[in-house]
Amino acid sequence: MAVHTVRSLATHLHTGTSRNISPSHRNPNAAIRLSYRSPKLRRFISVSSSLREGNEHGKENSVRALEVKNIPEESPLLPKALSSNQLAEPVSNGSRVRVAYQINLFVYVPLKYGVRGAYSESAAEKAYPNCEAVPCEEFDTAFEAVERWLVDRAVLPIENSLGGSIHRNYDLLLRHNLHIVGEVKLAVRHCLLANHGVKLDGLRRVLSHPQALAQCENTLTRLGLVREAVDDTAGAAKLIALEGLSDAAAVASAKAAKIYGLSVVAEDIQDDSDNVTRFLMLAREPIIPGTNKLFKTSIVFSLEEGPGVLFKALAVFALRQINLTKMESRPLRKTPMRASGGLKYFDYLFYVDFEASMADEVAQNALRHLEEFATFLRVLGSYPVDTTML
Ligand SMILES: O=C(O)C(=O)C[C@]1(C(=O)O)C=C[C@@H](O)C=C1
Repeated sequence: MAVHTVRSLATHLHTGTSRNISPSHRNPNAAIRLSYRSPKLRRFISVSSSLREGNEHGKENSVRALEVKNIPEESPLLPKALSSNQLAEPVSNGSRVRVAYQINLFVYVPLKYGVRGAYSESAAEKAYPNCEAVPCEEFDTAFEAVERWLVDRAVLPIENSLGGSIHRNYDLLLRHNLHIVGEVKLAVRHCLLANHGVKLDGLRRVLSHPQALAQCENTLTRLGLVREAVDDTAGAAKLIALEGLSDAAAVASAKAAKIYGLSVVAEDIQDDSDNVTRFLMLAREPIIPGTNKLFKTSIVFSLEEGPGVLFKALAVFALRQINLTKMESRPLRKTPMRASGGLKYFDYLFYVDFEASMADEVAQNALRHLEEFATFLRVLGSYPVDTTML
């Protein structure tokens, strides 16, 4: 299978070997679900100004009273999405880095429109300024797009300071063989977006990504709004505009308000002003870890069952004064339960981030020590810490 061809070529950092994948290994025929937009069909949907006025005066619900405008081929509003005829072309041709980010598309929104204005898109642009951000339908698709040489990098959310971990991406890090080559932190400032003329007290429902809804829990409860989970924040904004809803708002960015022609009815509605999402930058090849700046290393391991095993595992870092910045446990899916002494135990994978570069001897010693009793160990990447103050 094509996926395996690429996977088997990818190398693990901890083996110390790193090979380049030559263009001949690229898989041009890969069938991959990516948003496709035919240039001839490029259109942008926006709410017409007459519709806005209609709403302001409390007139009819304006469902579907939308204007479809043709916009120029090279409009900055539209990123060039991956198209089927590009599957055969090499993507790294010395031009801009192409970065995949995940955006789920509503099934009834034609794929050709794509969804812009999501936080993940901003993160991709922060990580790789000037990059061409390529929307992907699912997190898996973004991983596959990199593996199959359709894009150069993926930028995916891994944790949020209020909502916690994005578990799906932890699982995918293990299932795929990409390497973490960087991290980027994005200050997430949510707004409540509604169609023009809609007032706060006229709202009954709120639509957004579950993470975004969770980050605004207090405000939404205070406003007494019924939460409806959708696939992403920008998609929620687009739906509100497309359907001309007058009883619903979206939790999304100010950027999404501009793109979809919505008004901002409330700003900074997250439960804490310090709302930060951490994104990982993923690539086919690892970067060579350095010691010239602050580095972080991400690993995943599993252990035997028994008293104190996790304590022992974490001691390999504590003994060497290595600071841990994050820990996450996920079920070991292949063998989720293990029987021992008449009892059944859950099996886990432990994901740990620690502040040291794999180029540091102390980090190498810690992992050698951990390898002595871990049943499985993989280095997911050693990369520079994002030290930007948000
Ligand atoms: O829906 C979006 O805009 C996204 O980019 C997704 C996502 C997430 O998956 O956590 C990214 C950042 C925010 O924390 C909220 C949502």
